[in-house]
Amino acid sequence: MANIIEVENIQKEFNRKPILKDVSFSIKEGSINGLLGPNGAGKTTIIRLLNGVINATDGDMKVMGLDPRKDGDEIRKRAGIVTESASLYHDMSAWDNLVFYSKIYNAYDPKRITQLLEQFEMLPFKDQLVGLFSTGMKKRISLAKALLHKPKILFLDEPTNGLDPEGISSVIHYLHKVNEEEKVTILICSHVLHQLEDLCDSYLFLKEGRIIEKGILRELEDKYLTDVRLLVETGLRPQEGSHYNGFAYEVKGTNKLEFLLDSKDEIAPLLRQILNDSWVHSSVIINRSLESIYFKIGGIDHE
Ligand SMILES: Nc1ncnc2c1ncn2[C@@H]1O[C@H](COP(=O)(O)OP(=O)(O)OP(=O)(O)O)[C@@H](O)[C@H]1O
Repeated sequence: MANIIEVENIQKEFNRKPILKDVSFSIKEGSINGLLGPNGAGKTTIIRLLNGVINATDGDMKVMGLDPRKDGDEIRKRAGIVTESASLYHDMSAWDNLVFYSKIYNAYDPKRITQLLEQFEMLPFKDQLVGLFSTGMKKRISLAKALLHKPKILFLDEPTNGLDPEGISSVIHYLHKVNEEEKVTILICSHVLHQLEDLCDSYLFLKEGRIIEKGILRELEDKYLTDVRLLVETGLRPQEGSHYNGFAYEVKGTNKLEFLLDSKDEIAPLLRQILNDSWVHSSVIINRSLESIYFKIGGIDHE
């Protein structure tokens, strides 16, 4: 897969204050990428630079082979953006909003609007006022709006903010769908890590204006999560203090033991041993989350 975005040694200052420091990364065409970092890390600034809305102080960028410094207009024509402020007209219907924006993008096509409304399961609500929609429905219309002109890249700034868990999983479902059906490359900024765990192919971790780590989840897990915490639901009642056949554990409530293992290789022998002595209803690794990795990378132990 070719790179659709290439960023090399970007510096950005605002009022002589360095905000982005030597930022380099690349993004593969057709992939879903998470740009993760706390508030103020510089995520939105990166999106604005990539779209040519602001210029870098130093460094080079290529977006779809174009230079955002010179070709911002062309990049914005070929990219879709969803920001936190949905900028939909509340006193207009979903249909009229999409017609209005498609005319602005010079991409008016009623078939495309119908197709997007169908894709986001909003066709039955097309004539209702956007102001009456739930936050989740508004997000779906914002996504449809950003896709009207069939962009090659979709930039999403905190797409799940303000949504309840159901709304979050529905947005994630639609993003998977859009990525597959429209072959659009996606870059999502977020500070809420666990929501992106099942969505992204690769991650960029940004802290105080620097990329402190990048990669796919499996590589990052192998690098940062050396120990494994395994929560086992079992009838086992070990007699010996804090070890069971050499495996360290803690009691975590009725029928729940948390084992601390040196590696995943120890899981099978441990479970075999327990099954010899008792029943097992479930076992789950509890520290292999994006959040755990993030805290390890940032050097902060949250456990
Ligand atoms: N136009 C501007 N002028 C001056 N400072 C700015 C400007 N835009 C952003 N900043 C500063 O740059 C830093 C990074 O901001 P940015 O919005 O990129 O962070 P972020 O990671 O997107 O944060 P959040 O999660 O809060 O949206 C912040 O300290 C912010 O105050």
